[in-house]
Amino acid sequence: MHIRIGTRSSRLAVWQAEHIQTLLQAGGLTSELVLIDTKGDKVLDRSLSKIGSKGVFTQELEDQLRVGSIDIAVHSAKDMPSTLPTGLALIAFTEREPANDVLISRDRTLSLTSGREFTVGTSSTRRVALLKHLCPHITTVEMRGNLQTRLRKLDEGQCDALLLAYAGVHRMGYDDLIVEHLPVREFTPPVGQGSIAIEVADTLALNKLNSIRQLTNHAPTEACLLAERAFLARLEGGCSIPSFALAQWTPEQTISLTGGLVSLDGSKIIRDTFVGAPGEADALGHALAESTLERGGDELLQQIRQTL
Ligand SMILES: NCc1[nH]cc(CCC(=O)O)c1CC(=O)O
Repeated sequence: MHIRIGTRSSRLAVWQAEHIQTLLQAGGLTSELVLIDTKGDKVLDRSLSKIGSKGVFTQELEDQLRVGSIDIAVHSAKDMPSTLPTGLALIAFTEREPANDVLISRDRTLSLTSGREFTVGTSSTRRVALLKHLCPHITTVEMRGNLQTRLRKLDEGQCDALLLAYAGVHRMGYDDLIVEHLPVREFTPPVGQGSIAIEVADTLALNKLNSIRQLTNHAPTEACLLAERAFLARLEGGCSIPSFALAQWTPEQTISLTGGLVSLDGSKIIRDTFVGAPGEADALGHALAESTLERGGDELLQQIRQTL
């Protein structure tokens, strides 16, 4: 069986696609990479919230899935909208890396908790809002582009540090630039961070789908991501909304889902934790979303949508 794998052409995207290739190869499947550029890769002079978050990193890949020129598309799970266009589905989630964010800098003495003032480059509304909430002494600088571009901007002095997902930094081999790991309890990651998702069109042959899923899907991660994505779907939020959620397995084999919303100026944060059985991941995500909306999230979302 031969699988055509569609991927964006950034180094991180290619690393992730090659990781999927390795998993498929272990099961005797051959594969090839098809590199496809998306709007999110091409338009670098505007923030994601202004381009419109829906599908900016996925649309072109989905077009190829539909016409069958690729079998699967590989994405960072966190780049995937909570609801996919009709005819498309996520069929597998790889085992998650640690989901936390990290502070990256050439200056090893920097720390967000030290109270010292410095600038942090990020383009994520969640990271900006959480920094305002937790570290009001920090100034943020708008910073888009792939990991390599951001590191170059850091070295050019456009900011003192970057805030990035550990998973991406680790995959690119930049671990030695990590000066601080942020605790997920306070600096909760966005839905899906750290896992790689496989997307297919419903026209894909079932035997192919089953083989791919069997070789790449990690069941505990999948249950966690289903809970997180159900939360996001109920909030009708894409990655431009400063929402956050992380589901974790407990020693009792249940899922603990923590998440919520933060206002853009960081003045207000809503956060809650729900625990449930892995088979009830969907209901868990909905319960967290309902409680978030009831406790002021509804109003907060309206404010956020007006501002963005
Ligand atoms: N927004 C881009 C993006 N999409 C996925 C990752 C990291 C890898 C992952 O979360 O799996 C990153 C970079 C970052 O936010 O630091």
